[in-house]
Amino acid sequence: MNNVVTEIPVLDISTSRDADGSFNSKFVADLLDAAHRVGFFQIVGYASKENQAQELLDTVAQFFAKPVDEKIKLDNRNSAQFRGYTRLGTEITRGRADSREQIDYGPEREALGVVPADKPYLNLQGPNQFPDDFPQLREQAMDWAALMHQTGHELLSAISVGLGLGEDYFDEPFSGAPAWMGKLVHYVGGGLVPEAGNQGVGLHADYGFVTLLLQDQVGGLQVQPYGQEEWIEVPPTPGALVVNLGEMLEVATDGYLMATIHRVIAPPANVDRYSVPFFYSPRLDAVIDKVQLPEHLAAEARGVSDDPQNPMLASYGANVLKGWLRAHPQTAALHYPQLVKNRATA
Ligand SMILES: O=C(O)CCC(=O)C(=O)O
Ligand SMILES: [Fe+2]
Repeated sequence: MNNVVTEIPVLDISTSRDADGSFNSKFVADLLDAAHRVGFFQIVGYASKENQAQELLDTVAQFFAKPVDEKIKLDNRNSAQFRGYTRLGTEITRGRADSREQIDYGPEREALGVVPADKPYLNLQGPNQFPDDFPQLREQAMDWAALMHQTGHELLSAISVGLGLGEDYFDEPFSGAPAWMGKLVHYVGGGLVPEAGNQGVGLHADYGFVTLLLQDQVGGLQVQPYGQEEWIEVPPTPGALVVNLGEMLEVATDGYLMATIHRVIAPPANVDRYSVPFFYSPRLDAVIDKVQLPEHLAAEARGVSDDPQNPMLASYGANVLKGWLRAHPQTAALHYPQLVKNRATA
């Protein structure tokens, strides 16, 4: 009984709770259905300030319009946290260059200095790189992250209730120093990155729990729901956020929820696409145990994806470091030479 999914559901998160503060049962049921069947949905009705999303996209576009000499001052090769600017064509997905440049950022914290050899991912804690002479980028990106963090928490709480768990079930791994990640992304088309072909970003799953993505009106994001060949478009929808689930939820639910595969097709020549993904993620040292699902849900668990190119790890820090090392080989070689060597010989 494998019905082909052809549409991405849309949910109104302003209806998530009843007047007494408890979760609304229809919202939770719709959310769980979208999360299980598709692993992707859009939400409207989230609590942004007026024009906040458009202002952020405009600011991101203004930043990327600066000369490369300016942007490269924030070079992520100078960051053991993979924070800062990645030049066009240097990020790699599935062995191929992507047609995008970006700024990666996260919680602004001091780097830890010496970390235990068996926990190299603790090096991912550290400072951001934003331009001091264009302060609105940092301000708007950090404000956006705070809003997405709240929204991600609300969604994960509702998902927990849908799974028959307490609303605060996943709060512990997010307590203390949760390691959320944000990206400011600019896609280019028209063969500006010849080796990328039409790959905006290659097919992949996200690493954390819940991804909340702001996309502009250009389009190109495509999704491949579990067990189907067909790719479906996520239509740009004014006022909406795209939400998808990451590998931590797939591991925790034994594949009742899946980290759905997605990709972006590069825009046509002379068209720029901007997006701002936010990855709602736990502490770097969090290890996510499998949850005890109610029987009727456990019966529909599909197991964890068994992709030799992408083993899924229950340690969040190990899982996310695996991704960084693969996607940013130059930064990896500079800051994690031993791990790069071990991966090559593994
Ligand atoms: O830009 C997009 O639409 C999606 C980006 C994405 O999937 C990612 O960065 O993980
Ligand atoms: Fe993604």
